[in-house]
Amino acid sequence: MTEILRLENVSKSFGGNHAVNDVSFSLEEGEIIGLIGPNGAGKTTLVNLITGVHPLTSGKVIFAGEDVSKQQAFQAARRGLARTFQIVQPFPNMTVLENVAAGALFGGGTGSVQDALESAHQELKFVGLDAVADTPASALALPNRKRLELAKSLAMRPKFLLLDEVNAGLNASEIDGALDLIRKIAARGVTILIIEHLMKVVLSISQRILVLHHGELIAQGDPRTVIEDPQVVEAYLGSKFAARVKAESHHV
Ligand SMILES: Nc1ncnc2c1ncn2[C@@H]1O[C@H](COP(=O)(O)OP(=O)(O)OP(=O)(O)O)[C@@H](O)[C@H]1O
Repeated sequence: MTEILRLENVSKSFGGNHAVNDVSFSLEEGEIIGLIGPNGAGKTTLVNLITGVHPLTSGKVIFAGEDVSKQQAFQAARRGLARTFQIVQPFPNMTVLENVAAGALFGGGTGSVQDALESAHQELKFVGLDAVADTPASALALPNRKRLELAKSLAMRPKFLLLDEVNAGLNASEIDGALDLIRKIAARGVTILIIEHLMKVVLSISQRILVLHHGELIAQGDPRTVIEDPQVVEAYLGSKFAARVKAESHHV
């Protein structure tokens, strides 16, 4: 296995608030990792640090062997670090195809507009949206807007994809469809870090889970071990919930 991302003692303070505090971990190529923690634990801040949205207060981010601690967001995208946002915001007046092509151009993975359109076509097929390629993005319902968001990220040819609550607002069968798609993306060799509040979903998709609490990484490891960790139960799950999830997870 090849290491793709390493965080070394990463911290971020906003004034006196330690949003992320001395976090270190390492991720392997092609892994699916769940990032969980209570509201305000620092999950989104951590993603913002990895993708160059916020400067680090201290520590190091190493991506594909390169120190990227001082990168800006556009440089992260060009290096193959892509992300989706909690709130999906396509360009409403552009077609579905044009939205994805814009992603390809932003990511810098393609040279010409023609190449970007070609790559957009491929990704729309991959996510199952080729039939609506010429539809204005504003006409899509939420599940398809989320697929569009994934196609846009994929058109940037990411090595690493950060998914921020891609399942929020979806029903059970739509979530199943989204998870199948996420597994297909990982099978392409893309490493995926997924922020997700639904425990059943995290447990069914993640090979490994990282748990943040008050900005600190309090546990990491395989899902079954992590949900039984007393610190995680105390901080996040509550003992009744942990027992229920444990019972249910044998059927996932
Ligand atoms: N731009 C900012 N300026 C000041 N404080 C911030 C900023 N962004 C985040 N914080 C603070 O950092 C802490 C961590 O917030 P963050 O949004 O990263 O948590 P989270 O785990 O993603 O929460 P949620 O699950 O609610 O999205 C919170 O105390 C938050 O108020």
